[in-house]
This record gives sequence, C-alpha cells and structure tokens, in this order.
Amino acid sequence: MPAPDTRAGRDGLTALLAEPRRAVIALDFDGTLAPIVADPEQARAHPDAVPALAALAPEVLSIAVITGRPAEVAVAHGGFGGVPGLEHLVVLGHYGAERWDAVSGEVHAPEPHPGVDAVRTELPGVLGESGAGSGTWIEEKGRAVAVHTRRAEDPQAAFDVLVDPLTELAHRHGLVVEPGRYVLELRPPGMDKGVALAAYLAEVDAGSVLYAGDDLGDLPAFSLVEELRADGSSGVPGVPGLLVCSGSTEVPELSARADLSVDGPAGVAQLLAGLARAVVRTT
Ligand SMILES: O=P(O)(O)OC[C@H]1O[C@H](O[C@H]2O[C@H](CO)[C@@H](O)[C@H](O)[C@H]2O)[C@H](O)[C@@H](O)[C@@H]1O
Repeated sequence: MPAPDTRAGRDGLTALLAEPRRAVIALDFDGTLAPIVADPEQARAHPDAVPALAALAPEVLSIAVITGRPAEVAVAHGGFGGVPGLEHLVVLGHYGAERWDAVSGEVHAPEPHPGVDAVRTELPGVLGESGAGSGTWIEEKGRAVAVHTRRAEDPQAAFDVLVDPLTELAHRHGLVVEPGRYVLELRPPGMDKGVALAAYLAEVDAGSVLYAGDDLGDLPAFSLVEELRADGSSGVPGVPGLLVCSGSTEVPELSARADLSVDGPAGVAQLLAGLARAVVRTT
C-alpha cells in the first residue's frame, strides 16, 4: 500500500483499515476507473478495476461510483452489472441526480429540467458563432448536454472561446456549466458530487471514506471529505477520509488537494487491489 502524503490522509487510511466494514469507497468513473479516450462512447473501465472492486466490496461497508455520466451509461461502460461481489454497488449518475443500484438494477431520477431542451435547440447556433472550430462536438446526455473540445486542433483554445457563450446560454435557461477535461457540460443546478456524497455517507452511516477522482467535478467531493474530517478537530467526532487523485497532466488542481496521487486508472486499480488484500489480512 502506498503511504498518503498528509497526516489527515494517513489517519483516513488507518481508520479504513482498522474498521473496513464501516468504510465507504467512492469513485469517479472517467479518468479514475476508466482511462480517458477521445470518444466517450469507447470509454471502458480499466481491465483491473472491476476485479479489484469485486475483491474489495465484500470487505467494506459499500462502494459507490459517483459520475457525471448518466448512471446507466456508467454501468454499461464500466461492466458493473451482474458481477459477483458487486451485488450492492451503487452508481450515482449525473453528479448524483440519478441513482442506480445493483440490487434492483433500476435507475431512479428526477423529472427532466425544461432548460435542457431549450439549450439543446440553441446550442448548434451558439457553437457556430463561437469560432470554436472543427473537432468541437456535442454529447447528448439526456438530462444534460456536453460540448467536447478534445478532438479540436487546439483543445484548450477551443475550450477557452466556449466558456463565455456557453455560460451565457446555460444561465439564460436556468442551467449551470460544469467544466471538465476538455468538456463543458450544461446541466441542471442543485446537485454536485459533494452533495451526493454527503447524502450517501449519511444514509449508510459511514465510519470512514475514501474518495478517488481526476477532474474539477470531483472537487466538491474533495471539499466534503475535508469538511467531514475537520469536524473531528473541533471535538465533534469527524469522519476520517482519504483523498486520492487519479493523476494526469490535465488537472493539476486535484493532485494539489489529494492525500495520495496515483498513476491514472491503472494506479487506482492497483490501489483498490492493494486495499482488498490489506483488509482481507486485517479482518
Ligand atoms: O464524472 P466523470 O465520470 O469523470 O464524467 C465526467 C465527464 O466524462 C466524460 O468525458 C471525459 O471522458 C471522455 C472519455 O474518456 C473524454 O473524451 C473527455 O475528454 C473527458 O472530459 C463524459 O463524456 C462526460 O459526459 C462527463 O461529464
């Protein structure tokens, strides 16, 4: 097991290993469990990720995937359905607005936000006027739409020219812009990965948490874990936590906040497998 760089992270890992049956393992999907690829349709979980999750799951309180993807898409691309060991997996999709659980195999979701239809109609015109250029394309996500620039000649330049017009379009229809790795998503407000993780940890009465992510959309979950463990410093029992960055050169903000950085999805899978071995030894 690699040692976390911070005291708080080492405390989080110690708590997790001391009482694994009270630990929640929460993970982002793209860039954390699945390597980044140019076409989101082709993204799949790293081959070592699901076996590691399946080995770890029976030893901990629960495992949750918290993703910007629609829940069903993450389940399909992750290959999470029907896996022995993952019978209680939960996938919180659309930043927590949707929920799939392996027990029922069903997705629960709120009513669609009317602003998404309006944005969908206007988006091609806004993109055409923006000067973002070829290679910029729209991902249809049902409850949201995302504009990707990874395939543009200059992905960062295309991203930069889109920020203002897409923010204006989103706000005009009551939506927010979620920036990510060469992607700007226009989605309903009111939910983020911190809100989703807080509700989930309370629901299962977690005694510790590990959160792993790679992108800006994971920062609210990082903040939540930081808040929960800081509670312990004021005399109120806090929740120990370990923040893991699935490292890339694209998002330095995450590694700066993490207790432990690993080498992308391969490193995350290796960490999960190491945790599984460690908790089996201690239980
Ligand atoms: O919360 P996540 O699970 O990290 O999902 C966030 C976004 O991920 C996807 O885009 C990212 O992955 C693609 C496939 O590797 C890559 O092509 C793209 O550049 C990345 O930004 C997904 O397509 C988005 O809908 C999600 O919002």
